Amino acid sequence: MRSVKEQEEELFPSTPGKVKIERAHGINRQFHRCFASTSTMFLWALFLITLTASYLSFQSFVSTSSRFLSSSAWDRQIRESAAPVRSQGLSVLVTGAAGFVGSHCSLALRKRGDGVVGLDNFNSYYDPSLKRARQALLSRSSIFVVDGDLNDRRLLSKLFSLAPFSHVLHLGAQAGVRYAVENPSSYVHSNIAGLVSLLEAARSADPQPAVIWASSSSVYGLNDKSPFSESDRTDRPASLYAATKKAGEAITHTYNHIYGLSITGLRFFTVYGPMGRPDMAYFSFTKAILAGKPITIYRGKNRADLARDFTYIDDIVRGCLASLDTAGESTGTGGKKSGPAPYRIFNLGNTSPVTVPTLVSILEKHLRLKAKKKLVEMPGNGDVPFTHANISLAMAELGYKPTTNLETGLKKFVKWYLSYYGHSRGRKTNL
Ligand SMILES: O=C(O)[C@H]1O[C@H](OP(=O)(O)OP(=O)(O)OC[C@H]2O[C@@H](n3ccc(=O)[nH]c3=O)[C@H](O)[C@@H]2O)[C@H](O)[C@@H](O)[C@@H]1O
Repeated sequence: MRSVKEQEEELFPSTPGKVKIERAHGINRQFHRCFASTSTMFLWALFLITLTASYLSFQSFVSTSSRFLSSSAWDRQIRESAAPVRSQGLSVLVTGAAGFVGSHCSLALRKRGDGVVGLDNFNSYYDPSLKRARQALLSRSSIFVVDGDLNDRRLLSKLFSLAPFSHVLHLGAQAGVRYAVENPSSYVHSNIAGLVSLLEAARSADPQPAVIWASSSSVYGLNDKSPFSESDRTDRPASLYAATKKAGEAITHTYNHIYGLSITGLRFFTVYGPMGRPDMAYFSFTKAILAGKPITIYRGKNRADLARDFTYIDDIVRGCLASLDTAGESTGTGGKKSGPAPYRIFNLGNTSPVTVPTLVSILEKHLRLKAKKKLVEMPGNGDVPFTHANISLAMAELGYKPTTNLETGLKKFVKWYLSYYGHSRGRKTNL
């Protein structure tokens, strides 16, 4: 038999960076000791039941996880948010919806009339207030974001039982290449265990949704053939992050093979833009330049500049939506596939790598400030010297065509950054 602790773990799966909520039954026990007489006990029990019931119904309006699975108000929010408002519209479960790419894709889907339900664990890998701001933006477009973890299987099956999602856009993950040396288990938790948990829910759902998910350009690892094509080697990852994404490609293949899930893996190339991720170089450099603090620029062997195929968020959103629109159907029911389902992998990049020093000089120009640069040798913690996408496959099959270069994209980012954080161009901050 499972212990109480184990049962609780199932209900409250661990979420890196998240504080667990104090268990209510501990409080019950204290009350029990204090009020021993039967009639007082009865009255207290009644009081506690009423208190718990009002607490649960209040919480269901605020946020949720498995704790609130029985609330009808919560059920209604999921159903309404999942319902498309255009004919033939999609109904999409977006994981990582309060994240950078997730929030932009959710808004774009909603704008064209698709149903969207978000899922996000709001972990503290980077400032959760930015995630809450994105959630507020989604909420203004009537998109409900469930506050819960991918590893919460009860929650996932509840979501699929409430809404017949036609698609899952799985963007929830532990991101960041270099952070993997600091916190390896968070990558296993989200990118491996969380992915399997999601695929289990998807393959059991009726109807089975098509799954589109975020892989990464980092799977090319030590590949030095340029530009990177989908058929190139991906068996030499340079970071645990890359290894978990590569594992994800293998895991999704298994679910495609056994259960007939329609799978599309998207290898994103260093996505940037407004409302982006504060852990990424373009974002943290902007913050440091404004504060007059030094930035560290990594260099490769023989002092070679590092380069990335930086890709603007709007191009990525178009690639994601095109992937949803062209994904063939899953073929399984009741845990069995009735025929082969599509398994696709696409590079979504910009096709024009830019060096990190050039990125910095573009930022300096838009911020009208000079950066204090420290040039150091690339630490051996997961970086690769360059990335460069061959996007012919995505062009042919998705009609994908990136239109924003780094100069234009960073201009838009800087404009957003200054207005969001209330700074002025050309003036240093006190941060
Ligand atoms: O394309 C991808 O697959 C990956 O892109 C980014 O990873 P990365 O390209 O390393 O992006 P940044 O962390 O923004 O770094 C960009 C470049 O700046 C360099 N850098 C970073 C930080 C720093 O302090 N100094 C510095 O020179 C890095 O070495 C790298 O060459 C994302 O962080 C990953 O989540 C994503 O999967």
